[in-house]
Amino acid sequence: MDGGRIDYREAMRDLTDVRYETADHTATITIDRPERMNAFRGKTVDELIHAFKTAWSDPTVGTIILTGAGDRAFCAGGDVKERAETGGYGDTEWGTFEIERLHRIIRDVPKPVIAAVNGIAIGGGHVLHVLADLTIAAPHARFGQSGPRVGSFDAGFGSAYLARVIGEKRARELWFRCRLIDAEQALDWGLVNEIAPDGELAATAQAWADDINRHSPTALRFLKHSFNADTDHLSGLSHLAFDGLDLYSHTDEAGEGAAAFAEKREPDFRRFRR
Ligand SMILES: CC(C)(COP(=O)(O)OP(=O)(O)OC[C@H]1O[C@@H](n2cnc3c(N)ncnc32)[C@H](O)[C@@H]1OP(=O)(O)O)[C@@H](O)C(=O)NCCC(=O)NCCSC(=O)CCC(=O)c1ccccc1C(=O)O
Repeated sequence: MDGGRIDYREAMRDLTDVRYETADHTATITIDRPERMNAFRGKTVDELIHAFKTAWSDPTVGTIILTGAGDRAFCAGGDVKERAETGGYGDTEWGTFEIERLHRIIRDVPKPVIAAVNGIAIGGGHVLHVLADLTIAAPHARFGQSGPRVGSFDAGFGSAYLARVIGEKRARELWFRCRLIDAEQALDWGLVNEIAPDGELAATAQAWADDINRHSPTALRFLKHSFNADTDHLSGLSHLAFDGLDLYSHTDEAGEGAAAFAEKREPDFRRFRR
């Protein structure tokens, strides 16, 4: 049996890193840190979780759009500068960095999630769009993983599920080479569903949401969870991967990646080769 409801409206009023808006039966969640290319810190992740949970429990919302502020970046992943300065992702509501919980909520929320990729989607930011049910890209959007360059990895959904979406060779290419691909190539690889006309990303994402919102929410809920069921075993792999990442993030090797980015130089990983 469901319990009572905690009122999150207070928390939703105090958002600093994320914007939450509803219109036309669609919740739009915008990562709002353009000065850091919408990179997320711990607080950003907390706020994204609140926003997704709010959309989940709002019966007037049928579809959720996730996007980034401005037109340079959708999300540049974890805040590497914060990590270089403090060794972590800053203060959080529960004292823990809840990125794995965010990944789960994007998959579990029983409403379609559309990533509207308005610029660069890289690192943990790229993983967010991969986990979304659908991706619409701006023509100038670019996509890729950067973990091995900056001392990070997502060896769970970010690699295994990515391989399911675009194929093993292409997923390995994105992770091993750490080079960005453009929107046309992403479309060709099946990494995005459509490239919106220039300047029409939000309208195109909303048009897709309007299509979805005309349909049976229960049918959509079953379909989403049915699509997920086949890859849900990757949750176990993700737990292991995040345990490993937690250990790795405290090593000199990971520190070299973050420090090199913050100092605007090439990382030198040679001394860590075994
Ligand atoms: C995004 C770039 C390719 C853009 O390049 P460019 O257009 O040349 O602009 P820049 O001048 O480089 O950047 C402009 C401005 O933004 C700042 N910035 C960019 N990205 C970040 C960032 N990630 N963190 C903080 N700040 C950022 C940049 O420093 C500039 O600021 P100035 O003050 O003007 O100098 C390029 O910027 C780039 O490659 N960025 C780094 C991308 C990256 O490597 N992201 C992190 C990947 S690792 C990650 O995301 C792991 C985090 C994570 O998700 C996680 C953590 C813990 C457990 C699990 C996970 C998990 O993976 O899920």
